[in-house]
Amino acid sequence: MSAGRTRPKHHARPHGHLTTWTKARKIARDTGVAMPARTRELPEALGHTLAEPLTALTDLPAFDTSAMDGWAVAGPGPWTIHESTTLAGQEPAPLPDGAAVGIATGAQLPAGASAVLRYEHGHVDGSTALLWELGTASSPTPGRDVRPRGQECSRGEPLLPAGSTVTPGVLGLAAAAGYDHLAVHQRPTVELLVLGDELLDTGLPHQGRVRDALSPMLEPWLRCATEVITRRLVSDDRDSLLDAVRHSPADVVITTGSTAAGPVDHLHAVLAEINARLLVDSVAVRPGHPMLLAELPNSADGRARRLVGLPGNPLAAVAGIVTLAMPLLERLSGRPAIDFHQVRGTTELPWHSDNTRLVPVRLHNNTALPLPFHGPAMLRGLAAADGLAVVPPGGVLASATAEFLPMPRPW
Ligand SMILES: Nc1nc2c(c(=O)[nH]1)N[C@H]1C(S)=C(S)[C@@H](COP(=O)(O)OP(=O)(O)OC[C@H]3O[C@@H](n4cnc5c(N)ncnc54)[C@H](O)[C@@H]3O)O[C@H]1N2
Ligand code: MOO
Repeated sequence: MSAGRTRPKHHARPHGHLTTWTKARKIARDTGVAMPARTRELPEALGHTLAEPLTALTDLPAFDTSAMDGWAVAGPGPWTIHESTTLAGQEPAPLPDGAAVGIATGAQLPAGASAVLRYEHGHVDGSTALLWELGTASSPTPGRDVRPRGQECSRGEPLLPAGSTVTPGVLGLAAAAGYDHLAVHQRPTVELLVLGDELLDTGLPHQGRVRDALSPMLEPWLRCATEVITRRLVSDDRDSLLDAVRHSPADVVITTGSTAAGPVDHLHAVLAEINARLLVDSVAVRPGHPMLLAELPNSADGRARRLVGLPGNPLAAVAGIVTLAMPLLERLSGRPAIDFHQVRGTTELPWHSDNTRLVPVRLHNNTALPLPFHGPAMLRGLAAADGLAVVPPGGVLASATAEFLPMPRPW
């Protein structure tokens, strides 16, 4: 709604049928299929989802490798010392029985070497130029301080299943295992339409106008599961919204505000006018119950398009992100559904008699501390939170657990 409104009358709109929170998430996830796979260079694959299992292209290590700085030794000691030192990145000459050669951590073990003697465990007798092991008469057992070829994996071995998110760790493993490119699912394009003539992009609230708190928060979250994200401020008139929704090229349009029945809440009327199909129209969740999900008519080039309508109250919009937007975006980008883990409240978690409550909580030792300032228009609790506790209708007993929903993260 905007400040200085001239239209006094609210148009009455009966609420749609309330969908339960669990069902709403399922509908959002089930409304799409994973987008096709594309090959991307390693850095560009970050945050995407593997479209194929990651299979080792090589043994790891690819050759027997020294795990320590010291000498590669062949057979029992003492050993005659060879002049040279084998460094990482060099192909070493074979080592005859009874000989030792200096070796660096990570260097390929010479053929014939049976173990590595660490520098601190060896002593070179200056008069005989023989290498002895310090403190014990016995020689290092074969294989000591050697990383044998294939210790971590053999060529062809599956390392990660399809559907894994490409994290920095996955990029490192893929590079070690010989990959230059990865096959990952394409991610959907998103357009964020921010509605409300009362919104300011900078400065202090004044004369009934407030700062846009949603764009700075939603854009980074949406980027976690999307390819391109554009943002537009749309003024509170029906035709502007109609035009923006009708012509958006994005796979997923996300609107903020205008979900309720206020004088300038045109979203339902616009969706009806373009023959959108409402899949979810209000959810039994607090905050955020006016959230909605719709299938839009296909784009001009035949692509399916969806719209998620987030309520304008900021914490209610966050509820819409975790309930409808993320399950849809995760499905389209090929990510598996997130696994909830259970947390116990340190005190009674706030609850609602008929609706699921989403409560900002901070976690400590797997217990959830509900944070104050969790009203629908407030962000103070959320900003200090690790995520949201999902409190079912009627609440949970003090001794029982509730599901914990982490906030979206890039990987
Ligand atoms: N008669 C009724 N009124 C309302 C109901 C209802 O059931 N009956 N539901 C309430 C609930 S719950 C919510 S949530 C809001 C949803 O409202 P809208 O989605 O139509 O959003 P607006 O009216 O445009 O704005 C609501 C509120 O949020 C502020 N807002 C909007 N966008 C932003 C933004 N980007 N950054 C910061 N704040 C934003 C806006 O200024 C309003 O204060 O409706 C209730 N009313
Ligand atoms: O969705 Mo509303 O109050 O529950 O902000």
